[in-house]
Amino acid sequence: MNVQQFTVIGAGQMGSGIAQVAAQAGMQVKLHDIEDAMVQKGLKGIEKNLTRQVEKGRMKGEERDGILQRIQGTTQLEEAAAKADIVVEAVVESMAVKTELFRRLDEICPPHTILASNTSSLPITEIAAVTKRPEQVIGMHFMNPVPVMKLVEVIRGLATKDEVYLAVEQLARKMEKTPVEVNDFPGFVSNRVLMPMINEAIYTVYEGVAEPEAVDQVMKLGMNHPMGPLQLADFIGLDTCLYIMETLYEGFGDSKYRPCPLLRKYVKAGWLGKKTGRGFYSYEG
Ligand SMILES: CC(=O)CC(=O)SCCNC(=O)CCNC(=O)[C@H](O)C(C)(C)COP(=O)(O)OP(=O)(O)OC[C@H]1O[C@@H](n2cnc3c(N)ncnc32)[C@H](O)[C@@H]1OP(=O)(O)O
Ligand SMILES: NC(=O)C1=CN([C@@H]2O[C@H](COP(=O)(O)OP(=O)(O)OC[C@H]3O[C@@H](n4cnc5c(N)ncnc54)[C@H](OP(=O)(O)O)[C@@H]3O)[C@@H](O)[C@H]2O)C=CC1
Repeated sequence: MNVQQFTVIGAGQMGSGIAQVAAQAGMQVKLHDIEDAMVQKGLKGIEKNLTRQVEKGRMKGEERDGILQRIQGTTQLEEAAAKADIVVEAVVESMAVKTELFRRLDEICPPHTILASNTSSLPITEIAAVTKRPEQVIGMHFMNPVPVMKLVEVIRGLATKDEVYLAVEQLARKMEKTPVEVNDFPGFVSNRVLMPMINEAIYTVYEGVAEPEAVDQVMKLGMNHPMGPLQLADFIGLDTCLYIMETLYEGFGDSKYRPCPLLRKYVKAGWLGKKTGRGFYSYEG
């Protein structure tokens, strides 16, 4: 597939990272969010990342400027999607929000457009079912931080056509990522394995087994994880962690996936981790 225009919906931490790597791969990118403030924040984050590369002597200033020129921010969904060859959705991890968005994208986009979701855990088949093109809907799950992490989990829905899978696999390689194929089950592979570990780490704090710093030190020094599970939870976003645990809990109907009450409490308090300045750690100031 020759992608001329790559559209990203949602300019949060994942959407902005996906827009950056798509533009670095030479594609024209539209970055959409409902709030202009979020679009501007996303664009600023991309500029900061690229400027760091220039300062480190890994990229020329003109190259950075070229990448930035290829990314256009917008709050108009029609403008973002009307000429897209592929749309990658990276909005909040909510089935209701994603299905409403896919319904609209299906109406706006040309017939050839592939509709991909960066969902962490939600069933691709269910998202695809609200469109008239379920064979062109697929999961393209990037990891955070997108410019650094090599993996893209590629998830086939029940109806996804082979040629769509192959096009997305090729696109991931063009973006200098390594695609890994998985089937459509709650949490796929990445979050079915990662998130119960994070949830269990939260239980150890909830039950008073250890302080967050101690839990993280155990996993960093003892298991060589680059970040401890609580630092990682703050980095991912505690709202996203809770949504993923709920998807696993509901999807498998197994009590081993019940979200820790402390995780619920923090999310209710608005302590969503790094993005709101407070989670298991404080990021203010
Ligand atoms: C929830 C889901 O659905 C799926 C997920 O994504 S789960 C989360 C998956 N991600 C992880 O597990 C990340 C675990 N953490 C790590 O790998 C590392 O801590 C890290 C790569 C984030 C940072 O690495 P570090 O060595 O601790 O810090 P640091 O030296 O500052 O950064 C290493 C490099 O990453 C870059 N980097 C760090 N954070 C970045 C960000 N947010 N955006 C862009 N680049 C970033 C730095 O610029 C640096 O680049 P260079 O080596 O080229 O200079
Ligand atoms: N965080 C992570 O580590 C990872 C997350 N993911 C997945 O990526 C997706 C996004 O996560 P993340 O980037 O962390 O979340 P963020 O909260 O950082 O960003 C989500 C963005 O989407 C915007 N948004 C919400 N609804 C809409 C809509 N209908 N149309 C356009 N924009 C909308 C939000 O705006 P506003 O704030 O105004 O609501 C916000 O700017 C989720 O599905 C998540 O599960 C996947 C891999 C890793």
